[in-house]
Amino acid sequence: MAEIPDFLSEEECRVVVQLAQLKGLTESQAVRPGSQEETADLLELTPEEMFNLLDLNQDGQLQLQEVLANSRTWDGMWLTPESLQGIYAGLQADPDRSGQMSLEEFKHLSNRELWHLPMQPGGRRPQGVRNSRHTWLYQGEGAHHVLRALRKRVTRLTQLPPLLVDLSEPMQVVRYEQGGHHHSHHDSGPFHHKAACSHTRLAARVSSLTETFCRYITVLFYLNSVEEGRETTFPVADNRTYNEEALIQENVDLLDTRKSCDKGNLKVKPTQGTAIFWYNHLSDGKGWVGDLDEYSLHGDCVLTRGTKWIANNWINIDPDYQRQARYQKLVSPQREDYGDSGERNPDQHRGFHQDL
Ligand SMILES: O=C(O)CCC(=O)C(=O)O
Ligand SMILES: [Fe+2]
Repeated sequence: MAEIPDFLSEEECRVVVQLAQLKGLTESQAVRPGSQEETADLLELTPEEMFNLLDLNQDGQLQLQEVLANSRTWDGMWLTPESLQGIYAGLQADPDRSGQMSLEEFKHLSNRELWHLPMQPGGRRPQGVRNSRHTWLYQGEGAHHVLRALRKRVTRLTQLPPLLVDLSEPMQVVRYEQGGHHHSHHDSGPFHHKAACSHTRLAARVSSLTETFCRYITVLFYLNSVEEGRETTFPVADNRTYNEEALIQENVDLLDTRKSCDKGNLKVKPTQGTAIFWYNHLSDGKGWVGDLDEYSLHGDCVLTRGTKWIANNWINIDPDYQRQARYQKLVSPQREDYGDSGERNPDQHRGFHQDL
């Protein structure tokens, strides 16, 4: 992670906030009831297989934290040990109240019940993964000069070909009100050959069951300064090893930024005009984008007072080089100043990845 003070002037921060307000912000929470169930149907897993996948420590029992760990990949829902216990009670999923489920107990739950866990009677409606409002600001030709200037600055900062930056998502501007938070997450999805990247899916004609944002780099701008707390937290930055199980333990849930922000390894205090940037992926060793970097896990601590404004610029790159190339060929304007960056051999991209 790199921190760049004064990446934006005070005036530019004000303009971005005003443009976002002019456009209007919408609730960021995206709970889509039913979406998990769809995934379950498509995956065609037997209860045994599913149990086995959830049983991270392979002790033949599902502890609360194992179910919690898995639920963190569900769209927009956020379970806590307390809400999960309430749900178990409603479903009579854990008759002996041991806090864990055996395979037998697990098999008694139907797929539907399982994927609708958070909506079960007894469970209070879970809080969201994030509690904020956001909007998107286009930065291409014809956009406000401040937005265009920022895109150019991001290109210089990341040292990527301009075309890659220009074809990425628009700027996302986010406002957190008092009580707002964003639990720890990865901005990019784990990439595996069956998943498609949202940005290349159509152009590259990928038919795939799962789709993920492929966000190679995050550049995050702090648009205002906030008093103590409300940092961006990187809970496992610089850990020697990444241990998924250790993230959620009985008493500490490192992913829960409402409860465990003080335990994060690295915290960045929002200062107006500062930008931070980091890679969400590792290099594949051949100069192209590789696997998700688990250490890029981050979140936003709960805001106890005031308002926090940030903006994200994500640089989208498909880890599948051919798909990215096909996408660029189809959508890029034929312009001299872009050169041939879409058709180069991946080997020529050696050096994309800087050491931060
Ligand atoms: O607000 C923050 O500090 C982090 C925001 C974030 O991670 C995101 O919007 O993806
Ligand atoms: Fe994020």
